Amino acid sequence: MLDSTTDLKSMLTRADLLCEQAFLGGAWVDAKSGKTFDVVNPARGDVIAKVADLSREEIADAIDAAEQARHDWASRTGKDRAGVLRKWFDLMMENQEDLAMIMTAEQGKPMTESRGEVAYGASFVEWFAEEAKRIYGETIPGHQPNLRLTVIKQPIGVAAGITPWNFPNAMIARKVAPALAAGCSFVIRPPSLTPLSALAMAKLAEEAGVPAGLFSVVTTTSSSEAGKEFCENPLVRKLTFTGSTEVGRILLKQAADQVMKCSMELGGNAPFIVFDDADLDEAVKGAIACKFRNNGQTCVCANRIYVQAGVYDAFAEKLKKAVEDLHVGDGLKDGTDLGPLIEPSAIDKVKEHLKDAVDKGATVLTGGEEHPLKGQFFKPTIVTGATQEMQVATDETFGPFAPLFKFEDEDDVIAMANDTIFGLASYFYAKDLSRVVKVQEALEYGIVGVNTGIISTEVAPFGGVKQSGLGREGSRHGIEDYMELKYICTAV
Ligand SMILES: NC(=O)C1=CN([C@@H]2O[C@H](COP(=O)(O)OP(=O)(O)OC[C@H]3O[C@@H](n4cnc5c(N)ncnc54)[C@H](OP(=O)(O)O)[C@@H]3O)[C@@H](O)[C@H]2O)C=CC1
Ligand SMILES: O=C(O)[C@H](O)CS(=O)(=O)O
Repeated sequence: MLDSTTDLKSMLTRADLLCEQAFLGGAWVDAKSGKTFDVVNPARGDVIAKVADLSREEIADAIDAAEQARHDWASRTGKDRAGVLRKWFDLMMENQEDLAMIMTAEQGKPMTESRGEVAYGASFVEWFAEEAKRIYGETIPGHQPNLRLTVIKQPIGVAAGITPWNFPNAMIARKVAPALAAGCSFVIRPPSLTPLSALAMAKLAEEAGVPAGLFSVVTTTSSSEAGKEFCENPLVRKLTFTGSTEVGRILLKQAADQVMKCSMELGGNAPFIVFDDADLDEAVKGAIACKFRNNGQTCVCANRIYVQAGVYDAFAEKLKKAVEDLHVGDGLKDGTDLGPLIEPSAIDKVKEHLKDAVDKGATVLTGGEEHPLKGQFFKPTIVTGATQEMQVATDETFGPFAPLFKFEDEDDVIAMANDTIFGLASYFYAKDLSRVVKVQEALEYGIVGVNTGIISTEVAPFGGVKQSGLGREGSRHGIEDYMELKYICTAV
């Protein structure tokens, strides 16, 4: 059981991975003001660490250090940079259990998911280590006989990132790894709710030989000040953010003054469609994985479940049975499927969507109330009779609430699925080949899962269309955002 910092430390094989100082310019530092902030275990409500609360000036110091460090790093060969990243990957995997325990203690997700996330985060480091050696340019046939045209790719410079609490490791790895592979330096501001995973990753990056100043972790409670410094400091040339669309808009406006390159991985409102020719057991498995991973606190998780009329009742019954088998509890305990929600306001949002749905005619099939464990635990919930007029049709719940919408016709469900400002992930289950091709092309989303509820992998481009964001992370495309093209026209 976890009671205090000392207890978490005593559970780790490497207690030094539980860091409370910030990692700034290659040094582990307290805030100059001496201020700290509490990191709270959401399953128990106890303080597990007191982390340095840096000021805007200290964030500027980290940016200066990143500017100093980047030139030498960029001049090294891709193979050399790849070697350092590969070592970082190896260290993350060697320390997977400790990193997972730190993550569960600060974020609440079950240990099985935390182990999975550490491996997922590390996979981006491994992938981009390999890509560091493959930053190819191109030659273009000249438009005059004496001209030779070439295009080279160069690192953009200092990159800065802001990440959310729902994936405390992978969201950072997915940004930092391509940046370092490209030859950039990086300053990350992790969320104040879950800074410990970021600091543990920095400890291992340092051991892997990432040069001083190249990668800093600036912990602070003032996310808006960090955002302003990242956008207003002329040394920063690239901003990457994962979080809500609302904050993404603020950052894009702030970044406009410096015409800074931005990547935004923002909110979703994923439709999950079950057609009448679907394998219902597979669809239920997919819905459980997709809706309840991380307790529904995932921007690619199913927010609206559309089921065709002919299979609606059968699907609802099977889903109910599967949901009632999910075990809610402390993520550090064996057998837990769903941990706590991240903070009290997250419970409020689930309750708000539930009340709105019931007020507008939905029926609770299972759950629908706080879990007997109280605190930030909520029973996984299904409602039937959901409609497009309900709040959940337009707004991401980010919690364990599964609304079932009934539909009759393929064109209608495509129209309903696309009727949103968001366009991150979408899913559907069907067997008929022409239906599969038609629907996958008609869904206005950056990602479509066909007969699967899990689409995340380092080898594929992750990102959204419409107000779900800009740019792609992972895959061979993920490194492009950290580089500039230079066209060279040589007369001979
Ligand atoms: N795409 C995704 O993966 C995510 C989507 N969301 C969506 O957003 C909703 C709200 O979640 P929430 O965590 O509040 O998301 P936010 O967008 O508010 O937070 C994400 C990150 O941005 C930081 N942040 C907040 N305000 C600013 C600002 N003005 N300038 C710079 N950084 C800022 C936060 O820091 P701090 O919290 O320390 O202030 C956090 O690190 C969720 O319910 C979900 O719908 C949320 C998280 C991830
Ligand atoms: O990689 C993932 O699965 C997601 O990025 C997690 S989230 O950003 O969709 O929440």
